Amino acid sequence: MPDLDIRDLVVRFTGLERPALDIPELVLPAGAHVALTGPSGSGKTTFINIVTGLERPPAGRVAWGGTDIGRLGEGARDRWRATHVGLVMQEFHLFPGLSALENVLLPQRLAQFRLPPRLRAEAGRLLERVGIERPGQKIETLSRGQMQRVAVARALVARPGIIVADEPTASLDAEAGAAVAELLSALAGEVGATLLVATHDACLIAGMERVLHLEAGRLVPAASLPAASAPVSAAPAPAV
Ligand SMILES: Nc1ncnc2c1ncn2[C@@H]1O[C@H](COP(=O)(O)OP(=O)(O)OP(=O)(O)O)[C@@H](O)[C@H]1O
Repeated sequence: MPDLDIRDLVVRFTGLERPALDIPELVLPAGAHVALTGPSGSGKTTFINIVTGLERPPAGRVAWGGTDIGRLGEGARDRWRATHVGLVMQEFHLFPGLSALENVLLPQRLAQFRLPPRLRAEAGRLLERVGIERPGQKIETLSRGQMQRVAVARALVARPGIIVADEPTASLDAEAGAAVAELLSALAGEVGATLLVATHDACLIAGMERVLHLEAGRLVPAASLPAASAPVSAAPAPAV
């Protein structure tokens, strides 16, 4: 599993006076479970887009396990992401008309000429694991909590070493949110994947080993975190 090494990352957008992200140095060890917190507009989505290779870092180095993803061309970055990253977004991006099982397998079907039988077996196992009892059920007939759990299964089916979730519990009630939070941690732990979750959800934050807190694009120590959650190593120590 790859670790994450960021140096001198600066992201600017036209019309924005200060950088949307300014991270001189950050190291996340492989297998870490990390919450990404911060107020609206602090740069969480930008951070996720950069570390997953959805956007190219304009300056600095963003390397997973020695692969500087900023140096990959767009096609290579897409292939890298398909192999290494499982994404769970707030909007589930599931396809109506297809079953839960078909939704879990769809990205793999699109990426591979012939679907290996082990992937179908793994999709079935994961759906069972996330508590979806009828894998053949049409996706649009599932509850929101069930849909989010299908999205979790889809993100994990290819066994990525990096799992990234953007507000995965935001549109769920407390019970469904807690179930998704537990599943993400447990499933990432089972395969030793690095888990990075952008969230405002205190329950989800409490379950993470570390917290990265962004304020106006910079990493700062979070003020009121549970004692077990220390900000992750970011050197030099950023000013509060
Ligand atoms: N494509 C863009 N062009 C211009 N400004 C942008 C662009 N994308 C993001 N920004 C700005 O960059 C800053 C960081 O945005 P970002 O979406 O990363 O914040 P966030 O922490 O994810 O916010 P939220 O919690 O509201 O989703 C904001 O000021 C935003 O307006």
